[in-house]
Amino acid sequence: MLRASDLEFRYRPEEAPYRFSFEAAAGEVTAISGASGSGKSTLLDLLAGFLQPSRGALTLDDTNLLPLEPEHRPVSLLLQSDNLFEHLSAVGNVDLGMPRGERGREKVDDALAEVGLSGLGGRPASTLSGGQKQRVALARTLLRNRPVLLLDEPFSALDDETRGTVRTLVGELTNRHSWHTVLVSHHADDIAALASRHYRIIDKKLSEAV
Ligand SMILES: Nc1ncnc2c1ncn2[C@@H]1O[C@H](COP(=O)(O)OP(=O)(O)OP(=O)(O)O)[C@@H](O)[C@H]1O
Repeated sequence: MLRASDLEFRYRPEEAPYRFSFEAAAGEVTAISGASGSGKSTLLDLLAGFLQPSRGALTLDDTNLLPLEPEHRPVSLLLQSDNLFEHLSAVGNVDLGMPRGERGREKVDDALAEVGLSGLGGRPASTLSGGQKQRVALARTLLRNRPVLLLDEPFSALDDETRGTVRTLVGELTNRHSWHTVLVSHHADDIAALASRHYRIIDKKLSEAV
């Protein structure tokens, strides 16, 4: 279980703090929604370690995540777009996900096959469609093997059909690899299709939506 307990943060001393508490289970997608400016990116930045809370707790099972630098957190982040190095091939982008000693073409090809991109590994990322790029980023996440996946509006740049297939893939990978997937989305249909739990940010706190 990924668990935040009263994770407190403020950008300026004079403002009221965010105080985030929530749970995200393994193998499930947990959705976070909220109005523009309500603090969704702030929450993801706290989970990823780009921001440090002034108090509270953040644990993954028995591990305290707060002392860990972003690169040492068991966390991958997938944004709306710009997740890849455009000049590198799909294989090159996926390969970057693995620690140096463990790199290998066979693992990369397996990961690309799992996201439905067999045969496209040699293509420069700049020549791939939006949906294909998100699949490459998911293949890289597979090889990083980090159990927390943070998704910030990952389907927003995709057309409706592609959106559906990439969304289904995220659900399948989360389930198969027991990821704790945290999905920030404005879209009720994405949340309804994927999420087991849904929190809304209201007044700087998370409330579970029913
Ligand atoms: N570095 C910063 N310094 C000061 N205030 C900030 C900083 N980053 C964000 N904020 C403010 O904190 C609030 C929450 O911002 P955040 O980006 O987390 O919202 P959001 O819900 O992700 O918004 P959106 O849906 O528009 O992306 C906003 O009022 C924003 O202006």
